[in-house]
Amino acid sequence: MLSPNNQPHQGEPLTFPAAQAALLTPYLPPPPPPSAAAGPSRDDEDEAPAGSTHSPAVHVTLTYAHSLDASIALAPGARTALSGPASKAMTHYLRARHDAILVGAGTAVADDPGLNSRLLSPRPVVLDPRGRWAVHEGSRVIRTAREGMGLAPLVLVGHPAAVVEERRRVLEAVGGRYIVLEPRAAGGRRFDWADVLAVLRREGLRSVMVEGGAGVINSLLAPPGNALVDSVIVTIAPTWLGQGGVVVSPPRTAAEDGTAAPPVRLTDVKWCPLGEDVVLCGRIRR
Ligand SMILES: NC(=O)C1=CN([C@@H]2O[C@H](COP(=O)(O)OP(=O)(O)OC[C@H]3O[C@@H](n4cnc5c(N)ncnc54)[C@H](O)[C@@H]3O)[C@@H](O)[C@H]2O)C=CC1
Ligand SMILES: Nc1nc(O)c(N)c(N[C@@H]2O[C@H](COP(=O)(O)O)[C@@H](O)[C@H]2O)n1
Repeated sequence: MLSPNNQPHQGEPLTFPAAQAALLTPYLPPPPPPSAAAGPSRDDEDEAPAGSTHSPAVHVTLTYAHSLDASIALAPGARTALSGPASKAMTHYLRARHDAILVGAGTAVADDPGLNSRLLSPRPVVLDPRGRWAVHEGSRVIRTAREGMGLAPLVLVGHPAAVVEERRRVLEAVGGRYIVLEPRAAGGRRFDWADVLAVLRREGLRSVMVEGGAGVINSLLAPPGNALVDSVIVTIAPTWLGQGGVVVSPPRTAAEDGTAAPPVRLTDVKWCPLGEDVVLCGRIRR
């Protein structure tokens, strides 16, 4: 049984073989120093982790599971299990190897996820520019934090008016909070990814695992966000979810002169079978 950084296990034991973990290592941020067990400090030196290609120094891993037809869920709002037991264990291992885990409001609303790890839990971060996520006492991420099985979320909203007082109280009672960030992208509807990473860095978070859903993934894979991605780890499940699924397919973009930009492609690619799934690791070709 593997525990990153030899931290105590949370909840039921989890097995993820060291040999498989070693295959992922080149795509992951460096392990936190043992002193990071109590959570990342907010006044760390701003030094770039090895392999980081951007500043501020936040390692970005994009990771999710999809079907053979690139769907991450059967339908909008439908929680859909794609990962088998082995790749689910990998997800918990990956979560434990990052300071933060990021999802969009659509996932928070649809899945009511725990966003913790049975190993060492990351800080959940929810992108919710318009305040769609009605977080409450019974939300899983809140219960998980209250029970000491995970960390409380940071929720990034686009305007102070998106903060509902009762939700703020619920978040803050477990140590989470709202952070207002100006949505400077997509005509004021989305955050600029560099701004999101700057917020994380200010919070002392040096690595983030971006988990989904499709809105978040497609926005991050489009330029200029994709320049900030350090590595991509995708679980491919041996199933077709069929038409009407929630699909990962970033928008086609054009260069300034109107010509089509080249498709986003991975390089430094490794394929690893994991149970009945296959895990694809790579870096975005620059
Ligand atoms: N199979 C998998 O690995 C995963 C599957 N999912 C599935 O994905 C589905 C949810 O996907 P979506 O509906 O697309 O929701 P989503 O989780 O991508 O959230 C979309 C929302 O996130 C916010 N957002 C996204 N990018 C943003 C940006 N750059 N700046 C500011 N806000 C931004 C916006 O409010 C947007 O409406 C669910 O059914 C869930 O089960 C979610 C995560 C992983
Ligand atoms: N890796 C992976 N495989 C799947 O098959 C999935 N459906 C997901 N979904 C993501 O995990 C969240 C739910 O898990 P927790 O409750 O947080 O443990 C879900 O919200 C998606 O982000 N991931």
